Order: sequence, then C-alpha cells, then structure tokens
Amino acid sequence: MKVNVIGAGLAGSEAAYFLANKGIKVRMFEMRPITSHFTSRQDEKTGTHDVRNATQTRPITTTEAHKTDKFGELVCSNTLGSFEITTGAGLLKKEMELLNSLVIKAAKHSYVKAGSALAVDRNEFSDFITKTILSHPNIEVVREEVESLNENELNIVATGPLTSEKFSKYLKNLITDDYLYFYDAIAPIVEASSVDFSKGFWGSRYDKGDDYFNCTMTKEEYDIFYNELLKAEKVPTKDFERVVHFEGCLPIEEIASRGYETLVFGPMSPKGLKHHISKDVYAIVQLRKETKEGEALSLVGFQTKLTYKEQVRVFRLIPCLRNAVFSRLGSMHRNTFLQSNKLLKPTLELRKNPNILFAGQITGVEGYSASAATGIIAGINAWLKLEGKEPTTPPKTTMLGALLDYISSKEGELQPMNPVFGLLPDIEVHKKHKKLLKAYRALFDMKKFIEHHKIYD
Ligand SMILES: Cc1cc2nc3c(=O)[nH]c(=O)nc-3n(C[C@H](O)[C@H](O)[C@H](O)COP(=O)(O)OP(=O)(O)OC[C@H]3O[C@@H](n4cnc5c(N)ncnc54)[C@H](O)[C@@H]3O)c2cc1C
Repeated sequence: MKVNVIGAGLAGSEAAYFLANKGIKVRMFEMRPITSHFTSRQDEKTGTHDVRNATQTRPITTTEAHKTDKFGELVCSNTLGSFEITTGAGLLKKEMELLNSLVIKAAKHSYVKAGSALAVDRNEFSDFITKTILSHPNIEVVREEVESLNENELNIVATGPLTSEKFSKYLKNLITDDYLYFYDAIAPIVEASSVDFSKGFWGSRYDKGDDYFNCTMTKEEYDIFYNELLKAEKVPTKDFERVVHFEGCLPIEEIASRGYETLVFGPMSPKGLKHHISKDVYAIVQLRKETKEGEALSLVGFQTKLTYKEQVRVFRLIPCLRNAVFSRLGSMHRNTFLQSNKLLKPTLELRKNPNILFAGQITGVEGYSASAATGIIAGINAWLKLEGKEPTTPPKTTMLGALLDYISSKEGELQPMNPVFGLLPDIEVHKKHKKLLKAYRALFDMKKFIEHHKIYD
C-alpha cells in the first residue's frame, strides 16, 4: 500500500522521508512548477537530478510566498530559531534530531553562523531536502495541484499556510465549514514568572471567577503607553495579506489609531472590574492563562503587527510587564489553519476519517520547526496504521507531545501556537533549574517513546 503526501514543504518532506525509509511507497504531490535542474529520479549515467523528468500531468500553480520549485523552501527568515535546549524551539529541534529529522539534517548541512540560532543557507538547505526526496527510490513526485483526496486511501495533508484555493474549498466541505481559518491574529504570550503580580489583581469581569490577571494602569502610565504604541514601527503588509480585518480582531495599534479612548472602551476597558480598583486606575490589560498550570499568559486582545523589537519595547511599558519575558510575540498574517481542537486527534488523524492525517502549519502549529516536527509524527502514524498498530503521540512531557496536545485539545478558539516552555507540565524545583530539568525530562521521555514504538530499529 502507498501513502499520498500532499505538499512538499517542511512537513510533507519529513513525512515522506520517514515513510520512504520504512520501505513504504509514497506518492508526493507538489503544485509549484518545475523551474530548476532537479529530477524525480537520479540520472544513472550523469548522477544529476533533472526535474523535467518528474511526472507533470496537469496545469500547475504556486503560492504567493514561494520563489523556487524546491522542497522545504523557507519562505521568509533563514533561521530555524535557537538551538539551546532551554528554549522551546531549541528543545523541539533536539527532539526532532532524536526522531531522525530530515529538516535538522538539512539545517546542519547548510548551517551558517548566527550565535545560538540555527541559521541556514536557504538554497543549500532546500537543495538538500529536494535531492534527498527526489533520489529516494520509494518516493514518486507528482507535480500537480491536488484539488480533492481519494478518501479511501491513506493521505497526509501538508499543504501549509498558503494552501491552494481549490483545495481549501474541498477541505472546507470535508470538515465543518467554520473550522478552517484563513487568517491568524496572534497575541503575545509572557512567562508568568516574569510578571509583576503586585501591579494588578486576579479576577474575571463581573466576578465570573478569577481566571484573568488584570494589570492596572494610571492615566499617566496609559498616556506614555498610548503615545509609544502609535509611534511604534509596524511590519509592512505584503500584497497578498491585504485582507480586511474583522472588527472583533483588529490589531491593537489599529484600535489605538482611532482615538485616545478607543482602547479604554475596548480591550483595555476596566468594565465589570471597577469595584475592585481604586479611582486612579484608568485602564487595564488582561492576562489569560494559556496552559493549565498557568505558566504562560497571553495578553487578551493584543494581536498586533508591530515589529518584534517594538512589541517588547512598548508592551514593557505596561507596569506589570516591566520585566516581561515574552515566550511568543504577536503577529497577524494570512494563514490557512484548522481548528484542530475540534477536528484532529493528537495523532494528527482527522477524527471523522482517520485515513486522512494533517501535518505542518495547517494543523495550527506555528513556525518552521514545529511544522516540520508534526510531519514526522504524521509519517510515524501512517506507518503504524499500515503495520496494523495503533497510532500514537509523544508524551506531553516532550515539547512535541505538548504541542500536539495543545492543538488537539485547546478549549475555545485555537490560534496558532509555537513551542513554548509554558506548555510543558511543571516540575517542582527552584525556578532557576526548571527549564533545564524540563528539557532533560523531555529528551529522556522522547527516547523512551522512540524505543517503545520501535520507531528506529
Ligand atoms: C509569508 C510567510 C512568512 C513566514 N515566515 C516565517 C518565518 O520567518 N519563520 C518561521 O518559522 N515561519 C514562517 N512562516 C511560517 C512557515 O510557512 C511555516 O512555518 C512553514 O513553511 C510551514 O511548513 P508547511 O510544511 O506546513 O508548509 P509549506 O512549507 O508552505 O509547504 C506546503 C507546500 O504545499 C504546497 N501546496 C499547497 N497547496 C497544494 C495543493 N493543493 N496541491 C499540491 N501542493 C500544494 C505548497 O506549494 C508548498 O510547497 C511564514 C509563513 C508565511 C506564509
């Protein structure tokens, strides 16, 4: 039996590579047109790769961000984030390495010096992935846009944040209409240990529990914050991202630009909390728990297009966030992703049809490494299914397991999530040692997971 992998990005390439190495035949579909010298089969005489020999049957299309025909193309920054295991991205990459990740191999092959970040030469990086995939005897590459799936075959959908329009329409019908989003609005997340809890109080509006921490601001503090927010530098909007913002989901700086008081009547309103606060409190910022343990807190209503540097500068003007450590910064961009919490199992199988697995950014994870990592899990589970075994997911104590648990079980609306330490269950040790111990536990548990499922014999 073969597996169809749709999309030759980071996730699709990982899934195909895993399966092909297990001796499973893979049919990999990629819609971007062939423009370079790679092939689906290595030319036996010359050893070169000529992509013009790859199967290309129907008209082809591309995305607004990809520039090449290569697999695993990095569409923007050339870094895969930190490789220190005490950062979420670093720990995830170490786990991926244990899982024999193709993306990590490609990154090591094309590494360029960038301090503690894993930066790569983007051409060498995607050349490595493309050559590996195209020369694999178990992978057939078909250069065409997939418009629908054969739902009786085993499929891994890894079409990414810029999934083609026709296929998006099909997906909308396959799942419930409302559960495919085309735009994300991410608010920053802070590490709870860096919040000054003396500058506010816990409590929900109208005394409905105490799930929120309310950072309080005087008029003078609001004044400074407001003026700096208006002046702050924004990320320029790309043409294809010029989508109309939903009124309920405007960037915080856009709301601010509508007048001095709009924020105080909107996300920074003390409405329903006034009886808790003194007269000199003019505005509040609500922090909401992102994880059960409450180690990560998001700034409610603070989706933003400010540059990362400016977000740190401006949001630290909020008194309780003076020394805030941001584990994720805000962003708003076009992004096709599922409400996986309503649709997927933590194994990445579609609940209503387990023949269809999803991987990559479309599952609601964010960023290169997390997207690629989910591709490995989709590959592992397609293999387990073909072996007649139960699909699985890494333990929640691993960064990858925690991420999969988050996207498949988050209550309410799912906004894309990247690997952050706050997702990992707590360990009762001094703050100073917490991250390192969580990282060691994660790597130990990932090794046990790999051994238990005999993923690599
Ligand atoms: C503009 C932009 C900038 C970004 N910048 C960053 C960044 O700096 N850092 C970061 O970590 N993340 C960034 N991301 C997120 C990044 O795209 C993802 O993290 C990562 O590339 C997703 O991997 P993926 O495998 O899920 O999707 P992709 O890598 O996008 O791969 C999906 C593949 O599927 C193909 N495809 C789509 N539809 C079809 C179809 N119907 N049939 C056949 N093939 C199809 C596409 O051509 C593509 O090759 C950015 C995303 C965008 C859109």
